[in-house]
Amino acid sequence: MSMLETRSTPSMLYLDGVHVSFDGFHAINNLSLTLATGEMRAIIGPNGAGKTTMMDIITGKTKPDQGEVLFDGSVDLTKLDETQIAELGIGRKFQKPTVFESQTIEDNLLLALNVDHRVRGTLFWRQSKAEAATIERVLETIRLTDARDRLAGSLSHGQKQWLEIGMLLAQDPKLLLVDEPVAGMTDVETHQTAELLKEINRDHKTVVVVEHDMTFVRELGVKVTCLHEGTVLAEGTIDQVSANDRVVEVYLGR
Ligand SMILES: Nc1ncnc2c1ncn2[C@@H]1O[C@H](COP(=O)(O)OP(=O)(O)OP(=O)(O)O)[C@@H](O)[C@H]1O
Repeated sequence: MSMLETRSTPSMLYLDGVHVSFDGFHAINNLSLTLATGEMRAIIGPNGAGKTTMMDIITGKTKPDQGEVLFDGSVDLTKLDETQIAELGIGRKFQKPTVFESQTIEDNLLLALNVDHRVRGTLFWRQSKAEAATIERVLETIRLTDARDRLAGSLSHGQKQWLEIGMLLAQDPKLLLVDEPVAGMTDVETHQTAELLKEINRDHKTVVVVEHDMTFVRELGVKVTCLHEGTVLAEGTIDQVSANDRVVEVYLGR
């Protein structure tokens, strides 16, 4: 593609022919994947399939050797660093929750909104109406309104995961990448997390969820992509993907 041409697609995320090797090992091998704006997609696949590396490529942590990675129609993510990509509106939640345990839930959300800690609590600081409204909305979404004054360290594992999702929501991202959100959760928390993500998706966010828990993936009720050896092995509904002989062989039948 010449410098003068600009690619434009109607999708929120567009990966085409992406390759990444680590010392000659092809972790991502001709990966192509498209997510429509407002879509939620579940990504499954065996250990080492390239799921984390794919997220690293989208967030700019890893640069592909080859291929196109476009965001929001036309932004070439391969040309940007991690901070620039985050500022574009791509939020990532890692598997382990990293909330500020000695701060309250509300303060964790304020920190995510980038309200300066030194100014907050002084006479000069007044929470703006917009900030207050965002905090209320996020607290409600993550089901922690009644717990707003509790220290984050006192929350259950599941609630900490929701708080961290809330911290991303406070920044109003366009695309949310969520890595194994229900690992270590109780069945009830797992169910509530599916509901939570569906609600976030209904609120016009595009969401990518990497998860091994098939009950949870089924509950999300969205299109599923199975990765294997750095490429797409199968794509479709959970029933279609689960009935795929290759998916059973390399992943589900283990
Ligand atoms: N920085 C790196 N250096 C060398 N090899 C790497 C690096 N990062 C990932 N790999 C390798 O690339 C392959 C894909 O790894 P990746 O972590 O993306 O898989 P995954 O699908 O996320 O697996 P899991 O479900 O276990 O998290 C693996 O074989 C891994 O060992």
